Amino acid sequence: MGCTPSMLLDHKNRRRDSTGSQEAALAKVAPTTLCNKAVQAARAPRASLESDGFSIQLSSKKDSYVSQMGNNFATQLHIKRISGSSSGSPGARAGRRSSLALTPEDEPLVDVTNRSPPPANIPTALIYSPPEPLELLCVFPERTSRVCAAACSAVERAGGEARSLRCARETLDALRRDNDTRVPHVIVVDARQPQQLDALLLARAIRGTKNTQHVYLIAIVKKSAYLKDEFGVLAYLEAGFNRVMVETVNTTAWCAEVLQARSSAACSRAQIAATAALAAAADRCRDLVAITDDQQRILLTNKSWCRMLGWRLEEGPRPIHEAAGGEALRLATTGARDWEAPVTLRRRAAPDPIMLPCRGATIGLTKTTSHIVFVCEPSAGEGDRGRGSLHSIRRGSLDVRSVASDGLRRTSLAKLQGLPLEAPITKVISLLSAATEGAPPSTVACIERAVDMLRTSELYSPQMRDETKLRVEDPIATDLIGALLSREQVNQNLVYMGNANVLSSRRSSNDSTVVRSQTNRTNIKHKTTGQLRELLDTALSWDFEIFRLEDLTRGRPLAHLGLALMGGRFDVCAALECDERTLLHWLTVIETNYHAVNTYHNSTHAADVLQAVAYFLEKDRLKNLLEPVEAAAALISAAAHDIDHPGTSSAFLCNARHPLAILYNDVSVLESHHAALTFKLTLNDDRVNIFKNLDRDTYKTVRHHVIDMILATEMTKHFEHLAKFVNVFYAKSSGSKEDGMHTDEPLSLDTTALSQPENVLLVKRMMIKCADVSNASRPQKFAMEWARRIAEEYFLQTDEEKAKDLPVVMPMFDRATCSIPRSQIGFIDYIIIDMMEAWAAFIDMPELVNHARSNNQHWRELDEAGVTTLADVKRVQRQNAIQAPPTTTAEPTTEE
Ligand SMILES: Nc1ncnc2c1ncn2[C@@H]1O[C@@H]2COP(=O)(O)O[C@H]2[C@H]1O
Repeated sequence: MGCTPSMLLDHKNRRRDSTGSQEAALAKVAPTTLCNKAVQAARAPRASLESDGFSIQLSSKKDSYVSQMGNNFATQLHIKRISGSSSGSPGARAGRRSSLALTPEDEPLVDVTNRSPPPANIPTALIYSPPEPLELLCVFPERTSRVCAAACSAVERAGGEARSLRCARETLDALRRDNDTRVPHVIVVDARQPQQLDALLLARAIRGTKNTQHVYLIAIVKKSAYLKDEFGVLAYLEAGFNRVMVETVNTTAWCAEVLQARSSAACSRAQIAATAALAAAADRCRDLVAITDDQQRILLTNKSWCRMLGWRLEEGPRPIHEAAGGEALRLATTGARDWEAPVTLRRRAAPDPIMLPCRGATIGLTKTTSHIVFVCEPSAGEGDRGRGSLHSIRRGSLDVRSVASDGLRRTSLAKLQGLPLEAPITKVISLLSAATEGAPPSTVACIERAVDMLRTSELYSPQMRDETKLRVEDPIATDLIGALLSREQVNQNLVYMGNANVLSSRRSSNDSTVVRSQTNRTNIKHKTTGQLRELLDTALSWDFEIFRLEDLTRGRPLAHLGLALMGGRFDVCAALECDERTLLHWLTVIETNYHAVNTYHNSTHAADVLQAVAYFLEKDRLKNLLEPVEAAAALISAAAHDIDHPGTSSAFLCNARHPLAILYNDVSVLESHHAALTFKLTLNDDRVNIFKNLDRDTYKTVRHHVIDMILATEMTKHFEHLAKFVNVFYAKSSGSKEDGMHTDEPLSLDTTALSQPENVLLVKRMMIKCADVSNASRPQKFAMEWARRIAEEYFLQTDEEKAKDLPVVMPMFDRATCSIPRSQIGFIDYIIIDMMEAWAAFIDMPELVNHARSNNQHWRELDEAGVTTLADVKRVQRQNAIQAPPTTTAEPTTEE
């Protein structure tokens, strides 16, 4: 045959060692079966094998082979020519140099510094092995073995330490016991008497012990056994030995041997440490890193890769084309050493691939490629999933592709790191991401899902729960809830209506410049009849007769109730340092700017909301929480929160291209208008300016609170406000489901967060929100009348949309077909119950939920009884009124 077979054992199955370390994942392992096949195949001059995911290539061209093998360890093995005629070969020289059958021919004979030249693929700077005294462990069953004595004496001459043990058990015990402190450099095992010591078994056991990858393992065999089979060494190598040595008692030979062994062990130890350091660096970098073999099977990926593409760290080798494509892959196969090209990556959780810039390199110790490295850079809007804070801002805010030089990009980005841009949410994301370190895959997946959710800008905008069911079962409820919660109702493809003011005369003008200034009415005398006075005396009860007030005041309930509550019970005048006259003027102007023509959004609704807020403010939780000026701001917000409401929704105004929608860019159109007009009317005229005596700071505070509360009544943000409130005050509820709100367990209230002002803001928002839709939590007769009124207003909007050929925002709300009971059931089920439960527990007002539930039940009964239209509801109301004791309508009680 003439030449030594050269073998490349190529491991296809990347494995992790018992400690899960990544350097072990890089190691190539040749299992027994393959080794045996290798032995057989090696007898042929050239062969190639594939089995069990391993490939073995045998070639007759090379003198030595470099292999990575063993039980989860990586080391280099240099073998002298086993047979052959080339006397000039390095192996032949080594053969002459000592009596040892095998000599590590490439290694210096004396290397007392513990340093070996690193392989080309590991940077020299990383290879560091501190000088250590050589440690040898001999395992010889015979106590008086001369071979053992020679080895020990050689080590002592080299300034090292030698120990000897007699059996496998003692050896393994010692290794386990001394694992972190005294793992020897070299272990010599007597393999001459298999009946006394099974050397192969012991070698495997040693390799299965932690931290023994770098130990240099020598098997001592008899010369006769050694010469019997030219491939006999392979069984030892496969078991984990690095070296097979014929027995010798020559101390000099042993001295050379142990020094070389120590050098090799130190080199391998340093290389493993360096590889571990490089793997750790790859893991911590934000670029996506993948390393393949020359067949482009991915052997190693870093955490960024796994996070972004949805891979698991411990995944076995997979063809890279399963995850990647594009120019980068094409270049990887052309043999180029370095390249830069785009790569297309497929994410497991997302249908669309992403394209990233990729830098690649091929690595090879010899001319052949051993590894291909892909480094993909997450660009704008992608990646950095493991990091929060500035890292995500950095990636998200810059298009890295537009910056030509990598150096320039990194420098300019580095400046960003200094900016104080960290928001609480980014801190939370950072913390969560940090918690994935070393966490089990299921936890990592869970945390990553949470982080993905946190990264969206719509943090508090849950999708409608059980929406499909709702759609199927009740299109009316779907229509209503969809219209209330959705910001997507605007049809941008509308034909321009010509006249910007498309509102009907019913709604008059809503142009913000048109203000119904009623300051000429400022000398209103507020006289109350006995009935009105009596009624106002009950203004702080939950079954306050709001409609009676509407009647008694001839449609001007807000000024009367406002004066009674704001001027009386809550002494807003004292809080704002204004006189009662100014307050009365203010109330009058505000009330006048409500549209009496609206069936629902008129000043009676404002008075109703004011009454609810006043009622809530009387509850202990709020009484003790809010300053007088804050309570005043809450009452002001309630009174003014729907001022100048046109009786149609924001979506309608957007569709109609109304000036208010243009002014507010289709965003929070009505609420912005309500807040802005409130201040415009108030500040415009000193006689109504209830803020005129406030100092600058207090005014700013009150203004901030009023605007914030009015804006909070926007229903598209309903779940956002609710979720924030629940998360802050019910965060510890054990039964909370994913949305943080629905739980089968009772909510457990935790009000410790009230010490923070921003959380008090959540309370105020919740208060006005609940007041705004409290009609569904009022006693039945009130709830029914409000439901009739809002339905009528919805129907009018639909009529108008149809008449003006506008998109119909709530098509089901057609007076001819709509079921009012079913709309109420949907409204209570999907909007009211959850919110009222949260609020009722907070202020200790269970009747809020009780009324809502009993109203819901009542609507269900009416639905079953066939009640549908407005006329049906009115009929039921009349019947109920007949059964109820009559109420007398009072004479008008205010005069101008
Ligand atoms: N009983 C009800 N039935 C249906 N919708 C209601 C009811 N009460 C209030 N709403 C809606 O809830 C919205 C709350 O904000 P608005 O007052 O702007 O407009 C209100 C109505 O559109």
